[in-house]
Amino acid sequence: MQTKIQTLPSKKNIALVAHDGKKAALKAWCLTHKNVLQTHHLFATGTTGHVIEKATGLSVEKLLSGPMGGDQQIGAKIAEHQIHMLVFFWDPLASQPHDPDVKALLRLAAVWNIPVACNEVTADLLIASPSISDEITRDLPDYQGYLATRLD
Ligand SMILES: O=C(CO)COP(=O)(O)O
Repeated sequence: MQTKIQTLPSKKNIALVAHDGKKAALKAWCLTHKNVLQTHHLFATGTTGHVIEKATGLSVEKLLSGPMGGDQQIGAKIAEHQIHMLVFFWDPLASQPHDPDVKALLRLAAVWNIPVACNEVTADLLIASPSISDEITRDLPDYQGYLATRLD
C-alpha cells in the first residue's frame, strides 16, 4: 500500500495506559521522565490518568476508564492522527474483561504506524528518541487508496 507522509510537531501527544498490575510501574516511569513528559501533551485512560496526576503533578487529559471505553477512545484518536506515541503497560499475567478493546488499541497503533512501548525498557528508548523531541515525519497508510480497493 502506498503511504503518505505526515509532519509531526515537536510537542507530541503521548497516550499513557496501564493495567492495574502495571500502574505502579507506569507511575514510576512517569516520575523518572517527568521533565520530558511535561513538555508534551499527555492523554490517559481514566484511572491511569488519575494515578499519574496524583503521583507526579503532571497535567493529563483523562479519557474514560479502559474497560468503560477509554481504550477505544485512544484508538479512535490514533486513527484520527491525534496520538503520536503510546505507552501501554499491559499486564501479561492478568486476563482483562475488555481484552477485545486492548487488542483493538494495539492493532490500531500498528495500523497507523505510531511508536508503542509495552514495557519500561522500550518506553525509555522511545522517550529518549530524537523523534519524540524533534519535529519529524512519518509514513501513514494510504487510506484513500485502501478505500478505493474496497469499493472496486
Ligand atoms: O484498562 C485499561 C487499559 O486496557 C486502563 O484503564 P484504566 O486506566 O481506567 O485503569
